[in-house]
Amino acid sequence: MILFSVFLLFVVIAVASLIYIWWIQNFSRFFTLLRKIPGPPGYPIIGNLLEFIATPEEMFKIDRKLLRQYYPLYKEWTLNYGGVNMIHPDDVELVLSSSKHNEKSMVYNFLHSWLGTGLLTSTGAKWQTRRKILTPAFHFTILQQFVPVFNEGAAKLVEELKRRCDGDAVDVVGPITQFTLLSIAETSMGIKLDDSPRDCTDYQNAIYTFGYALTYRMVRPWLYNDSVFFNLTSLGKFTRKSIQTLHDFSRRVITEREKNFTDSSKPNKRMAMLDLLLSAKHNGADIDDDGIAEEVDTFMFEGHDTTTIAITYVLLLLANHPTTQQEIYDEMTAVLGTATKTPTYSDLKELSFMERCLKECLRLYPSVPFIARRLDEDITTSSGYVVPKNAMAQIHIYDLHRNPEYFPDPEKFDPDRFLPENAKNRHPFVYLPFSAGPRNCIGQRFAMLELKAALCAILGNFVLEAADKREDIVMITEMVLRPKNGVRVNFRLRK
Ligand code: HEM
Repeated sequence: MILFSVFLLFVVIAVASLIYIWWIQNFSRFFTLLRKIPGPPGYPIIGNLLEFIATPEEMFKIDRKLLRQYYPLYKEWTLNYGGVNMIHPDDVELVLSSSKHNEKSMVYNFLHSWLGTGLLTSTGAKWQTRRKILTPAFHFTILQQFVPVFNEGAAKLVEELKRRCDGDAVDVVGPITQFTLLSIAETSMGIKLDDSPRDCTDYQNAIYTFGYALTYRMVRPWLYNDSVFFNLTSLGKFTRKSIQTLHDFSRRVITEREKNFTDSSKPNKRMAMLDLLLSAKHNGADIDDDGIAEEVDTFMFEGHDTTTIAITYVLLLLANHPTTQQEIYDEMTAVLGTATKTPTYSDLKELSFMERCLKECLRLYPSVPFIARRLDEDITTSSGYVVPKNAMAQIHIYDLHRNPEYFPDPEKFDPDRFLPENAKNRHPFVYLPFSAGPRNCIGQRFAMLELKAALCAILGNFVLEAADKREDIVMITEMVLRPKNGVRVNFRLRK
């Protein structure tokens, strides 16, 4: 009898919810405005859901197809959620340049079980306070001190590649992940991780599981809520285990640093990220242990997965463009004296051709291919559509960077696009590997230095030869532009 009553209650709630959704889809202002925007038509109640239920690899292709078909904008919706996908720089500017649309869209809610509401996912006053506390950790005087750490890590990376370069081509993702993880831990967290590949591999695999689950849930609304259905599924159980691995890792980092931390903060002394947070806590700022933990999780992730992806595609491109590779090597020889010399901060700043190549790599393969906001007020797009308040605005950086109007022959790898004379009149919102506006990437200068230091060490020691061609790489929809099967490169020792 009780079971029957519960079942009946469940049916009543489900029917009432469906009627409510049907009503808002047909009569609310939100959906009336959204309906006018072009896009795949969808079905009542479920909207475009069926279109997107696919493997991460297929999802990546579907997005590209729809963005081409409906350029410059298309809508998508399901149940009571709806939003637009945009790739025109004028529309992107409307969203990113305004501090009004600072809140991330609901897709980022899936990150909360891992990252809490750290800098990437937080909003409002909390985000503002945290950004203010953390900005000094990326001042150039701090970044300067990181260069020897990057160099030391890059030298270890070279040793690892030397061990492997006699045999088959190397999938670069593993060794690079180890380099970026050790680098973020030592620079921003102030701890030297034991450089056992096992630890890094566990952390990396936990992120892959989490990333897969996030993509899977994005298109399955019945799995949106953590505590109701998702946790009961086997993927939910795996994901919880992965989160535990990720949290164990970051808690170890904090404990380790706290052991050696003495708050010597003087008014103008600059500190690296974790010390800044510990000092803020000791001095009574609005941050506690949980707050510190969510920032450590955020920076461990953002500070290594993005740069791993960037270096991975840089190696792919240079292996496939031997002439450009040689030109970078020549520039290194000119700036450093000999290409094997360890670079200083000012050497890295001087490597302007290398920088143009890195920018072009980040155009073709932006580590973060897509970002999203919740609109805080209506916007009118460049094509004249009104996108209503509360809609999700999904910005596809990957496709923005391939707009032939701004980047002719967009698939061509051409570092000269970033010569000052070629870049100076370009739309300010068409090249956004680090996003733009108030919520741009706090770590962008850190990232460029790390990329350059890694490249100096690698090109100083090896000639890269293509094992994978660009067209062999299978990309998937995920938090970052992850290559499904890695990226293989042949490393030949320089004579
Ligand atoms: C090539 C490397 C990198 C790329 C392409 C990149 C890209 C981005 C992008 C596109 C965003 C905006 C995300 C959004 O709006 O949802 C972002 C935000 C962020 N990035 Fe990076 N990033 C890189 C490296 C780093 C590094 C090295 C760190 C830390 C050391 C870092 C920390 C962050 C943080 C904390 C945010 C959130 C900022 C905020 O909302 O205030 N990133 N990054």
